Amino acid sequence: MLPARPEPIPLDPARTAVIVIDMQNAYASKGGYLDLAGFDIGGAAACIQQIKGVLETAREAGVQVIYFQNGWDDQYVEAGGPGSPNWWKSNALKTMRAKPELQGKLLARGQWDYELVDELAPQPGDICLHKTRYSGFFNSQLDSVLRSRNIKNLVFVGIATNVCVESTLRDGFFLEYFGTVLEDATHQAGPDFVQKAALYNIETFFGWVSTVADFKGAFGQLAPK
Ligand SMILES: C/C(=C/NC(N)=O)C(=O)O
Repeated sequence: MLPARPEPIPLDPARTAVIVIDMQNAYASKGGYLDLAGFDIGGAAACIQQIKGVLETAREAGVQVIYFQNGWDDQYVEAGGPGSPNWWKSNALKTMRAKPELQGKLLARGQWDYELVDELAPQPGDICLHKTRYSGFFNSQLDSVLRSRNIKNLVFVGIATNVCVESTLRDGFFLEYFGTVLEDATHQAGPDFVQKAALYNIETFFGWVSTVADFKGAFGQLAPK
C-alpha cells in the first residue's frame, strides 16, 4: 500500500512501472534547452538525486523501470512543420528559430541535449522509449509495452510536472492506467504555482500524489527480486 493523496493506493510491484519522464540534459542540465529558453531549472539537481533513490528501490523490488526521452530527428521532421501546433508551441523550436546557431542542437537525437543525464544511466532490464510529443502514450510503444507485461499502475517521476508528466498521466487515465506522481521527484517548467496546479489536478481529477520517502517505505520493505 503506497501512502498517497487523496487516499493510499494499493500497488502490486509486478503490475507497477516507474515512468521516468525526460530526464535529459535538455530539461535537467545547465546549458540544456529549458535553461537556454529561460526556465528556472534550479530544482533539477535535487530531482535527479531523488529519482536515483526511487530507481534503486524500484529495481530491488522488481518494479519495471521505463525511461522516456523526448525529441526528434536532427532535421526535426518528427517535430512537424507549421501545420502542427507543436511547431508553434514548442519552446525548443521557438528558441531555435530565435537563435539559429542552436538549430540542430536542441532535443535532436545524437546531441548532448537529447541524452539522459549521466547520473540516471539506464540499467540492464530497464526499458527506454522515445517520444515526439508531450504525452508518452502518443505514437509510442508505451501502451503495448505495459499491456504485454500486465502492468496497470504507473508511478511518475521526472521533468516537467506540468507538461510531459501530466500529459502522460492524463492519457494513461483515459487508457485505464492508475497514475501516481512522486511530487518531490518532479520539477515544473514555469513558476512554482504551475507545480502546485499540476499536483492539484492530478490529485483531484486524474490520479494520486505521493512522495519519495513513502515510495521507498512501501517498496523498500519488499524482498529483492
Ligand atoms: C516545456 C517542455 C516540457 N517537456 C517535458 N518533458 O515536460 C517541452 O518539451 O518543451
